[in-house]
Amino acid sequence: MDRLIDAISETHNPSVVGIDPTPQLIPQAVTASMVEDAYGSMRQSGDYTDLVPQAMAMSYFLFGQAIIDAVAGIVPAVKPQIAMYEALGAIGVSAYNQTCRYAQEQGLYVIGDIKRADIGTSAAHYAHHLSGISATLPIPEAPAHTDPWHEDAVTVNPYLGADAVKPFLDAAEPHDKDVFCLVHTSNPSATQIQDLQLVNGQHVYEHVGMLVDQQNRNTTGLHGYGRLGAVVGATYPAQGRALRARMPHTFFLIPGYGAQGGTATDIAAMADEHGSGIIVNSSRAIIGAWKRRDHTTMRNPDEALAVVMACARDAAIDMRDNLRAALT
Ligand SMILES: O=c1ccn([C@@H]2O[C@H](COP(=O)(O)O)[C@@H](O)[C@H]2O)c(=O)[nH]1
Repeated sequence: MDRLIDAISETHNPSVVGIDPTPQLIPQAVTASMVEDAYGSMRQSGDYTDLVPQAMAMSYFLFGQAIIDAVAGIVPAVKPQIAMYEALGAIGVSAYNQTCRYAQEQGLYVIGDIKRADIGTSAAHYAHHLSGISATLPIPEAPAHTDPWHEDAVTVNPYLGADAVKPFLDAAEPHDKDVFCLVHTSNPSATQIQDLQLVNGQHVYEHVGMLVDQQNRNTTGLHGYGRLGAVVGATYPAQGRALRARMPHTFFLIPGYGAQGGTATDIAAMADEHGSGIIVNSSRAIIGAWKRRDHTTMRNPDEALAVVMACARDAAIDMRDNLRAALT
């Protein structure tokens, strides 16, 4: 986590902007212009099968690029949500890759919210998100190693157990990347399974947290945290506080701030004694901030994206200032 923690120190900002584009969050002027472009490029062939995914994928990319330009220099990281892009098929995944790549080029740490894991052999292939792909070909121009994903970290689901997460850690280590494991999620039904009490009195989420922290104990970086982070929802402050006490070697990624109701006060108890050890995500409250303004100045795509950017920037600054105030 050292690279992420250094980036947080440089920006004095423990927050990450989530890039979760949906048709409702993209200004109409942007989508309409992308539909026109896609329609124009397909007119020759007369095959419009991919018109909607192509127009949406282009809109998502342009929108993500605008958000990244707006918040680069204010936040240390972004967290693109692959679900929105995968919904569009192959062209959507390509827009996801391009968005991650653009964010890295702007100096941002990229957390790919992919929530993967599977039995060993399948997990090993999902882990290429972190390791990239290597092939030695008898073609001198072909690079021996390529990273098609452009992510610095990914999220994983621990339900299958340690062997499903290990391939991600094995891939992360040599490439200096990180993994964030779901420990207590932010959604309303999170308690249904995660808060079940085990025979030893511990809750399921505490047991998962303990396994994650054990993994980190002997592999901490310069700032005292290991490569395996924990996802802990802002909407469950009591559980978050309990986890911080039991997980001194684990860095927390905290979603649920803003649109889901989590506040800076809820989060403060999840930080370590120096007010660090956490990064807080907000997606819709930042990328959709433009929807709270009047839209009379959004007559074309450029004007619309300028408003999106100004509003996202203001919202990111407000979030940074609220977190700073709560953590000092
Ligand atoms: O427990 C979890 C794990 C992941 N998420 C993801 O974070 C963002 C939150 O979006 P908001 O618009 O800020 O609510 C989204 O991508 C979720 O899939 C989470 O919310 N909770």
